Parts: sequence; C-alpha cells; structure tokens
Amino acid sequence: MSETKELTLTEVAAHNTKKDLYMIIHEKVYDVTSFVDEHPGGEEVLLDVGGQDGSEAFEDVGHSDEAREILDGLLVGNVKRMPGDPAPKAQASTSSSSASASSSSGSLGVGLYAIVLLGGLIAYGAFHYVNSQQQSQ
Ligand code: HEM
Repeated sequence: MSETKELTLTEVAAHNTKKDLYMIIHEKVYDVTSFVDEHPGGEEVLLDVGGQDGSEAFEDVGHSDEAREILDGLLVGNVKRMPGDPAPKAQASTSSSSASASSSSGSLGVGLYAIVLLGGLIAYGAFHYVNSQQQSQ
C-alpha cells in the first residue's frame, strides 16, 4: 500500500456487518471481513466490536504474535480522531494504570517497611518475654 488512508470513527462505524467488518486496534483500522470465518475465537466476538475500537478486547485475550501478523495483512489505514471523539481506549488505560501503579507501589513500599519494623519489634518483645519467664522459674 503506497498511501495511508485516514478514516474517522464515523466512517469505521459504518463497517459493522459480517460482510463488511472494520475494527480499530491501537489507532489503526483493520478490514477483518475476510478473517471473520477463520477466527479461532469465533465470529461473534469480532462482530461485537465491529466498527468500534477492539484494542481492549484484543489485548485482554493475550493474542499471539501470529495473531498480530494476521492483523498486519488486514490493515486499511489510520484512525482520524476529530475534536470531541472519545480518547483512544488502550492509550487512556495504559497511562492511567501506569500512574496508579507507580503511586501505589510507593505507598506499598512504606507499608512494607512498617510491617517489617513491627514484626521485628514483636519478635524482640517475645524473645525478652520468654527469656524473663525462663529466668523466673
Ligand atoms: C482482527 C483482529 C483479530 C485477530 C487477527 C485475531 C486472531 C486470533 C488468532 C490467530 C487466535 C488464535 C490464538 C492466537 O494465536 O492468539 C485468536 C484466538 C482468540 N481470539 Fe482473536 N483475533 C482478533 C480479534 C479478537 C477480538 C476483538 C476478540 C474479542 C474478545 C478475540 C477473541 C479471541 C479469543 C477468545 C480467542 C481464543 C480462542 C480459543 O483459544 O479457544 N479476538 N484470535
């Protein structure tokens, strides 16, 4: 393909039948019409996201590299986002999850220190308690 086509969400959404099925995965538009009958996961799941952004559904399954190679062969072009269009699914979820992951790992680190410290203090106290009990006998 020499030139890259650009399709708006509305244009992609028009291709939502089994005989004419487009899908967006990671901001690229794919024509999956020829693949519907061959999909090992069945046609139903593809029709579900037909004309829409299937990035999340595609990644949730954990498709193989082979599946990604098939995608390459079905490429139609890029998504043209218009003002007011919803944000890309996969990118939005990655950025928010990485942000929450980094902040939660920070607080987990502090919590972990507190638990280790508390465990040490309890062990120390128990050791002394057992010692004093033995001495008093
Ligand atoms: C055009 C996009 C897609 C392509 C090229 C594709 C391709 C494939 C391929 C080659 C497999 C076999 C296992 C593997 O190699 O990973 C597979 C399995 C599967 N796919 Fe997709 N897939 C696409 C989209 C989707 C979507 C949107 C869903 C939605 C949930 C989906 C659901 C599944 C499931 C559930 C399986 C597992 C089937 C099984 O092992 O029983 N796929 N797909």
